[in-house]
Amino acid sequence: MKPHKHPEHTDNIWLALEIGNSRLHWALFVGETLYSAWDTGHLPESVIQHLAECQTLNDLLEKIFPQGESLTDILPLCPLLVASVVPSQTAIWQTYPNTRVITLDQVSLKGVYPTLGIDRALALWGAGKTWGFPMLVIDAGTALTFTAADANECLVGGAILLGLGLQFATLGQQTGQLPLVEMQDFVSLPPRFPLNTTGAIQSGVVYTILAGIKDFIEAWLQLFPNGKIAMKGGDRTLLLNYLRTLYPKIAAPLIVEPNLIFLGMREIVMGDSTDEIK
Ligand SMILES: Nc1ncnc2c1ncn2[C@@H]1O[C@H](COP(=O)(O)OP(=O)(O)OP(=O)(O)O)[C@@H](O)[C@H]1O
Ligand SMILES: CC(C)(CO)[C@@H](O)C(=O)NCCC(=O)O
Ligand SMILES: [K+]
Repeated sequence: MKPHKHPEHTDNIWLALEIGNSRLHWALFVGETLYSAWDTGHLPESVIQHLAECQTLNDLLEKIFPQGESLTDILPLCPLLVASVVPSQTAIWQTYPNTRVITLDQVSLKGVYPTLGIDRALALWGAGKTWGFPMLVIDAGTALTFTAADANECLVGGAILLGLGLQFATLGQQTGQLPLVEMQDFVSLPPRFPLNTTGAIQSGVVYTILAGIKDFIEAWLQLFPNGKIAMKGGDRTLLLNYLRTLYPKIAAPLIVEPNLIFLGMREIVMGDSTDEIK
């Protein structure tokens, strides 16, 4: 995917990049407005090194999306905000001259611990600032995470487990005779007690993930009966569809928003009065 149209006002454009464990997530902002968001694979280091040579946003987008349409506007090199949970990637993106790396100390969330993932902090911050606290964020990404904050915008804590894709991959790769099950193999809820190996893997992974999500939501609502719940991540649509079928009451109040991290980044940029991006 790539940015699908060109912004008309180009003076306060900035790019946001979230470096996830599986891929890169991009957003193009015009001031406070999230204009367009898209995903790419991780780029080869050779390409990233050349980003430093870009003189305009046009150059930059052409490097990142060689097959993409080109922006005809000649723009000064726009700011790039980076949030990364892959330290080896963070370093190479800093070769781009106008990079600002968002770190945990820039997120006003209280009570964080030093090794908390910046993606978890930003998604929680973005969700809470947009829909209100208490907030629980469920990220159905490479890892499946639960991250919560109370009404005082203070981290409650959370949980981390293998995401859907990693569960299938791990079973396929770390065993002697289990096949690699692909996500695309199923669109509706799989049978619960299948009499074949692929079906058994699908059933085991899907029903235990759904039961786990249900259990965390119930525990959250016991702690915070008026607490909100937001969901993001590459597997959000699949899991939400399953949840709606299996546990409709649990699924009903969920806020689904793929761009929670970008909402969190925007809060930081716009709240920072000395920032040149404004
Ligand atoms: N086009 C796609 N490419 C890669 N993964 C996809 C795609 N569509 C859905 N997915 C699912 O998304 C999951 C990964 O989620 P996501 O892209 O949010 O993770 P990520 O890039 O590691 O980000 P994060 O580290 O923030 O979780 C995988 O389990 C995969 O099944
Ligand atoms: C859990 C992941 C991998 C999810 O992307 C990331 O947020 C991370 O690396 N976190 C560090 C550990 C923690 O959040 O406690
Ligand atoms: K690791």
